[in-house]
Order: sequence, then structure tokens, then C-alpha cells
Amino acid sequence: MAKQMRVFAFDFNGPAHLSAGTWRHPKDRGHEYTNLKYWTEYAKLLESANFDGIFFADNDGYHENYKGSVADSLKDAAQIPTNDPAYLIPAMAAVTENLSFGVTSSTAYDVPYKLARKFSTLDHLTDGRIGWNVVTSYSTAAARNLANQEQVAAHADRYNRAEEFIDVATRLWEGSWEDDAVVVDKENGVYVDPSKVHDINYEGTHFSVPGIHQCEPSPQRTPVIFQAGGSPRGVELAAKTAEAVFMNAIDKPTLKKQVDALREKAVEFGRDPEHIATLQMITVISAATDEEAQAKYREYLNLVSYDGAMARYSGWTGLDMASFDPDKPLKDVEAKGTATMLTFFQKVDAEKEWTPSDIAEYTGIGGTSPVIVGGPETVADELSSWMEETGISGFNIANALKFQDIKDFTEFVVPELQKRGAMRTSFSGPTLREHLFGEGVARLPEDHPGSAYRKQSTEAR
Ligand SMILES: Cc1cc2nc3c(=O)[nH]c(=O)nc-3n(C[C@H](O)[C@H](O)[C@H](O)COP(=O)(O)O)c2cc1C
Repeated sequence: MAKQMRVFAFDFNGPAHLSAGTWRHPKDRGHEYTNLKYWTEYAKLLESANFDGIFFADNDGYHENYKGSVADSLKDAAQIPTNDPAYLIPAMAAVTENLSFGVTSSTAYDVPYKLARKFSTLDHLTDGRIGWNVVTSYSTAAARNLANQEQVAAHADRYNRAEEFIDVATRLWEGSWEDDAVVVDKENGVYVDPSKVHDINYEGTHFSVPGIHQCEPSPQRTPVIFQAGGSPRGVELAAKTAEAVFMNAIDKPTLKKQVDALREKAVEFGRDPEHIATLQMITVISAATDEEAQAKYREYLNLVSYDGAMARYSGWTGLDMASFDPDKPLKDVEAKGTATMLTFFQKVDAEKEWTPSDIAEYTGIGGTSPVIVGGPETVADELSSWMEETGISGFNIANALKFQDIKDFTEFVVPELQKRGAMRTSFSGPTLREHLFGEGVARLPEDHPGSAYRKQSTEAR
């Protein structure tokens, strides 16, 4: 039987995320994002199709590099406007039993004490179905608006802060309250046994937290830690602390190399690589037949907005793509510092001379993620081959049309995957950690550095 893939819907609390211009399609429902009923309907759809969860991207800032302004981002709703995804979670959890939630939250402008409380609250209210996607924020708008700085902090500094941030938050989640601290003894008037709640006494470079965590222990205590950084430092931090890594490789051989490198690094840090799930971002356009799916894809491509795609791409790369001729191969401007971007697209197709127009067409549907277009069998075959050839645990499924593409996936692809035994039909254990690693694994495993902060019950000591 095929290995069962973990499947998350990749989404964003705004009208549009990675795809550019497709929000104009009559079937797109992105404009409903301010309506809680939209999200609860979505949650029920995902749960009925046995999705493992929904994963919310989030940004502290906005894309403002294209033409030196946020204007084209606003016109295409290019990740702006955007509401805070955390507030959606309790409502979506209330209408589901098993669906899990990944929430992106940056370490750049927050402090561990507050973030730990936010995620403990979410872990309580979801009965342990919450994950935290740790990001370090690359947006200059975020730096200006949140920290009164013109530029984002240097890459290494952002990661040093992130590493310390995770460490402090984990101390609060694991090390402050003993399991049996909450006694709710009405007779003797003791709600919490004070001898079982401990100061974490933390004093470090970026943070100082002398006291106790504000929340009582939640089902998972530490939320499942997700991460998506692809740089050597990002991979190192993931290998040390992540339990699920969100990959964005352009093809299977590249993904396999990334997965193998991550697993090797995890071993170097004394961790079992099986304790890190890997999820590839992928966009799926599906229909009843290959022909219908291809027709749908062509329809979407016709809607792609050049300026919307370039507004996003300029934000992601830090370049102003308006300074290049849309139809001139970018190799001519290599000297101007486009090396990273060029390598990315040369890897997609080394023979091709990539122009900004080509990049807009490629990224217009699903951003830089690979796109699978097809009927049930084609999509199931392709997803299965990504699993088999790379050793990943599953996928984060992005969309071109909000709600509609995932609905199509549940209708056309999920039954085929389930028929093949490649997707789950029931859940193992109630928490997200158990969904990923099996029943009974609700808490951080022993080989995770955070487990060292765990307090034994005072009585057991
Ligand atoms: C698939 C994927 C999804 C990401 N989602 C977010 C996000 O929602 N918010 C964010 O601020 N950064 C996001 N990032 C950015 C990364 O978390 C990270 O900050 C960025 O890749 C720079 O780190 P690196 O130099 O280690 O790659 C994402 C990256 C990838 C690859």
C-alpha cells in the first residue's frame, strides 16, 4: 500500500495570496475573507475531505518594492489587505473535530512571552490542533512600521533572534508549569498549586523573562513547530527545532536533495529525522478529466495580472521588477544583481531565456510553487511520484481560485487518493502532533531540545 500523504490547504487571511489577478474569476471567493461563515464553511469542507489541516501564511508587512510603491499590490490585492489569521482559528476549530491549523507568526517584532500565551490559548481552544510557523520577516514595510527601521535586520541577526525566541517560548511552554499544577480544589480553596509553577529565570541576548508562563498546560504544550526558511541558516534552525518543514522546491530532484540535507543535519543535532515532517508547496488545478483541467488552467492563465505578479515577485526578491523590460531576457541584466532570481528560474528550465513576462506567467498561478494540472488519475499519479521520489511526508496545497480549487481537489482528487490508500480516511489521535507522528505523541519528543525544559512532577523527583 502507498505511504499516506499528509495534506494541508495553504491559505491566507486576505482576498488573494500567491496567484495574481485570478481573484477576478467569477468563481473565486477571496473577497469573502472578512466573513467568518466563509471560513467555517471552508473548515467543514476540509475536514469532510480528511485534510490534515489548513496552513495560514501571514506577513507583518506588505509588498512595496514594485515601482517603489504599494499601489500595484493594493490594486491586485497582492497579500494586502490581510487580517490576522489567529482570530479565525477558534471559530474553525468549533465546527471541526480533527482539522488542524498552522499559523504563521514572525519572531522579528514580537516577544516570546506574548507569543507563547497566544499559542497556548489556541492550543487550549483547538484541543491541541495548533502549529506555529516560525518566520523571520523579510519586509521593509514591516521594519519601518513596526520597528522604526528603514531596513530589515541582517539575515544572520534575524535568525539568531528566531533561535533564541523559540528557545524562550519553549521554556515557557514546557518548563514553567508541572503537569499536575492545576488542582481546582474547591474545598481547600486552591486552584493552582503554587509549588508546581516555576519561574523560567531566562536572561539572554534579545530577551529577558524571569517569571512564570501565564497559561496552564495545554494539550500539546508546545505547538507543532513549522518552518520554511531555505537558506543554510534556515535549514540549520529547522534541523534543530522544527517538527515540520515547509518546502518550496521547483522539481523532484531538487526537493530530494533538500529533504536529504535536512535529515542529515537533523542527525547532526542528535534528532531522529523521522521526527521532522516535510511538506512541499504545490498548486493543483483539477477537474473531472485532463482536458477539462487544462481548459480551466488556460482560463486562469488569461486572468494573470502582470503587475500583480511583479508586485509580489518584487516583494519576495527585494528587486524592483519595473526596472527591467518585460520582454527582454534577464540574463542581460545579470550584472545588476539578479543572480538569485536568475538561478531560480534557470533551474526551472535551463534552456530558456527567462523574461519578466515569463516569470509573471509562471508565478501568476501559485507563486513559485510547481503546478499540477489534470483529472483525478493524473493528479494522483503526480502527487504519488513526488512522494515516492523525494521521501516527503506530504503537501501544502496552494490555489489559483480561493475555495474553488480546493473544493475541486476534494471532489476530484481526494477520492482517487483514498481509493489508492494514499490519503487518510480517519485520524490518529486528536492532536496535530499525533496526526503527523502517530497516536500518543501529543508532546514534544525526547530528542527535541525543548523537551529538556520539561519539569518532572515535584512528587516524582
Ligand atoms: C513555502 C514558503 C512559505 C513561506 N511563508 C511565509 C509567510 O507566510 N510569511 C513570511 O513572513 N515568510 C514566509 N516565508 C519566508 C520564510 O519563512 C523565510 O523568512 C524566507 O524564506 C527567508 O529565509 P531563508 O533566507 O532562510 O530562506 C515562506 C517561505 C517559503 C519557502
